[in-house]
Amino acid sequence: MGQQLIKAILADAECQLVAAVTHRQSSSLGKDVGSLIGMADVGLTVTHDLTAAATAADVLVDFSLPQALADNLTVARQSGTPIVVCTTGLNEQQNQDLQLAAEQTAVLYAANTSLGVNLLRELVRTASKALGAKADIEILEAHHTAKRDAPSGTALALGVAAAEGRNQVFSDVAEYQRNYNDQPHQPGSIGFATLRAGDIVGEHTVFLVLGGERLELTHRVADRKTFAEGALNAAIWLKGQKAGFYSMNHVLGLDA
Ligand SMILES: NC(=O)C1=CN([C@@H]2O[C@H](COP(=O)(O)OP(=O)(O)OC[C@H]3O[C@@H](n4cnc5c(N)ncnc54)[C@H](OP(=O)(O)O)[C@@H]3O)[C@@H](O)[C@H]2O)C=CC1
Ligand SMILES: O=C(O)C1=N[C@H](C(=O)O)C[C@H](O)C1
Repeated sequence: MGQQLIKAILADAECQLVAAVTHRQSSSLGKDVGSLIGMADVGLTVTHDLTAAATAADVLVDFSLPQALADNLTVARQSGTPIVVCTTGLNEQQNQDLQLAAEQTAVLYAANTSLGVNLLRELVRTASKALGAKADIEILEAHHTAKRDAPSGTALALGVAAAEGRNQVFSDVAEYQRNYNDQPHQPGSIGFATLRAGDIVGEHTVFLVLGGERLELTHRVADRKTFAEGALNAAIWLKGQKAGFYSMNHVLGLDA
């Protein structure tokens, strides 16, 4: 995604790429960012100096690993630079860290920056509310084999929307394992299933199943540039915002 984001920024007349940051052991360190995306040199090399990047930038965008989040947020807080966090697979502590950082700077968290998924979340909330306890809800997600976290951050966000729709506490009803052999389906649970295969970019289906009929709400992404362009829109929106916690709903003008 770092490469996709570089491409999106270089192609956007409104934005300027002022730094590209990675970890200290990265093979990309010292390389010109142009070379990372198969272009001519653009005169900007990859660094691990996050503080310098935060000082130079109006907005930081994080597509990395959960273990990088704490440092990224610390630097964003210290510099007051707004940060768009797109990394998934966050644990409870890391989710709390986002909220804490939002007390000092503008933090936008998006498990999925595409327009469609953020609309889908609203549709799922509406459908879940309308169908209530009558529907069994299951969420299926499919991604490429390099993905490290499961279920995807998007699947979890869709699960939260489904739970909210029928006034449930998500953690009480989420079911991640379906490998038991002596247990009936728990009514009201929200189940997750994961596929990892080839180069699937990102697909999510929410099944709302009633006796005799079912509703399937599906979103598919065909190109990862969709995520990069969404993240860039979020960064443009977040620039200059006051400290606080934001989501793609703010960017897209959906119900926040
Ligand atoms: N919100 C959204 O719309 C989307 C979110 N994602 C999420 O974004 C994250 C990244 O995805 P993806 O690019 O596919 O994953 P990759 O595993 O391909 O890339 C992770 C990158 O993070 C870099 N990295 C590792 N440690 C650090 C660090 N401390 N500081 C900065 N960079 C670091 C690595 O750099 P190096 O290559 O130099 O080793 C690597 O390139 C995942 O959590 C994924 O789920 C993905 C797509 C869309
Ligand atoms: O790792 C990915 O590729 C993606 N991750 C995000 C997630 O976990 O939901 C978003 C998108 O589906 C692609």
